Amino acid sequence: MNNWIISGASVLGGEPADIFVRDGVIADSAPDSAQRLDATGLIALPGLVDLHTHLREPGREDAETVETGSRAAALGGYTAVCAMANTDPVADTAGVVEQVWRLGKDAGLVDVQPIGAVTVGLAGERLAELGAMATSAARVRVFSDDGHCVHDPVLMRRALEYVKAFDGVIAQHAEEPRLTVGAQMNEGDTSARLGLAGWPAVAEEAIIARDVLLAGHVNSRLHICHVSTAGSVELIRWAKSKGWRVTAEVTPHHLLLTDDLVEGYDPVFKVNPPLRTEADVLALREGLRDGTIDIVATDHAPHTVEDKECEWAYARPGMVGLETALSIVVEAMAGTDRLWERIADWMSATPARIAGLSGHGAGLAVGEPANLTLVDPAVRWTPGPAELASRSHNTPYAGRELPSRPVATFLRGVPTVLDGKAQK
Ligand SMILES: NC(=O)N[C@@H](CC(=O)O)C(=O)O
Ligand SMILES: [Zn+2]
Ligand SMILES: [Zn+2]
Repeated sequence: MNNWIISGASVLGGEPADIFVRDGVIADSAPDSAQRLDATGLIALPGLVDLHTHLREPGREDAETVETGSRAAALGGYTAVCAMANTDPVADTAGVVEQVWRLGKDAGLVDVQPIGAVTVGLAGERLAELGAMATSAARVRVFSDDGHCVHDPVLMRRALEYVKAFDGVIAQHAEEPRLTVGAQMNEGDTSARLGLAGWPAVAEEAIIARDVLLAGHVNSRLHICHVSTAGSVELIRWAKSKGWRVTAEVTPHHLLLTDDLVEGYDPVFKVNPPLRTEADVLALREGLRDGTIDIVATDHAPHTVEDKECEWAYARPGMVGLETALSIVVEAMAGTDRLWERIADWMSATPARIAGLSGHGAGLAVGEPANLTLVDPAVRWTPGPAELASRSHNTPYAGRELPSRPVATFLRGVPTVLDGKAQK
């Protein structure tokens, strides 16, 4: 099953070539018995890697499971996802991260790498067992209280210091909680007009400023989740100019959507951090192009109909994103020089490096595991509930025509998606 000759694909958008897979590894030839796939007109990319996915298991299997989220990921071109820790129970012990890791293996559609919580129960009061999670079978390297900000500076400092022992990284959800009490959307002209409590840019920027200083001070690795403002991009640019070990992600939705979409009060547009302004969107795109922002991560945040399709103020924040991420990046970053090569960096090589995932993101070089996806660059498609494999349907792109789509994905040479269909 895992010997393949994939013919005529344009590798990273370059000249058409044949890709040979032998025993699940990229090779320079394949046995005669290998299966053939005509990939003429398709773009071959290394399998995508998502550093920020909410899979909801354990605890909210009605919104998503490791298996349904893995299927959505494979259909989106992913071969690895990092599962956020805000589950129920929280992934704050070796036991829970090993459970998630095993569920990922059982599903067998993508590599599921658990993220561990920074603090016990995400409560922000005392450090979780970071070392025990790091040495568990799940080999956790990324720690995050995502959904919550690690807002105590002393705890944040200790977490940054602690993870240095195993080259870990703290992924911060940058939100000063005192500045966002009751917040419903971006603070600005639209929130003033709608009379909704605002989530100001400074709530994000104040934490980023503090944390890049802390990371520099203790010489440790900080990753900033879902950067959403122009001011945040400036701060990260400054931190990098100092040589501090800071990386940052932007979501597809923050690269495309703006806060005026809130005017219809459709909670599908409610998300944390909130959709911002056109000026922020342009600064995020520029930050991604110039390398200030390292990667695109989905922040795939599935929610049930009960939690999402209600009054704006009561709706949970978050959007699903695994199956549309590549399309949205193609749309938002159109016009970028050598776009497919950049996408391979933003969505595969660099997130794999940040997360310490071996076997992913290494490109399509001979000797590497055959983790890859084939994208139809010319197709246009419209996501609808029936179209998406995620158990939740809170996509902001329903009914919107999108460019490009992965049509086949291989995990170590085994197809997880063929002809646009999940193989299990
Ligand atoms: N992004 C969101 O709006 N929601 C996320 C939490 C988070 O990423 O902060 C969730 O878990 O639903
Ligand atoms: Zn978050
Ligand atoms: Zn998140």
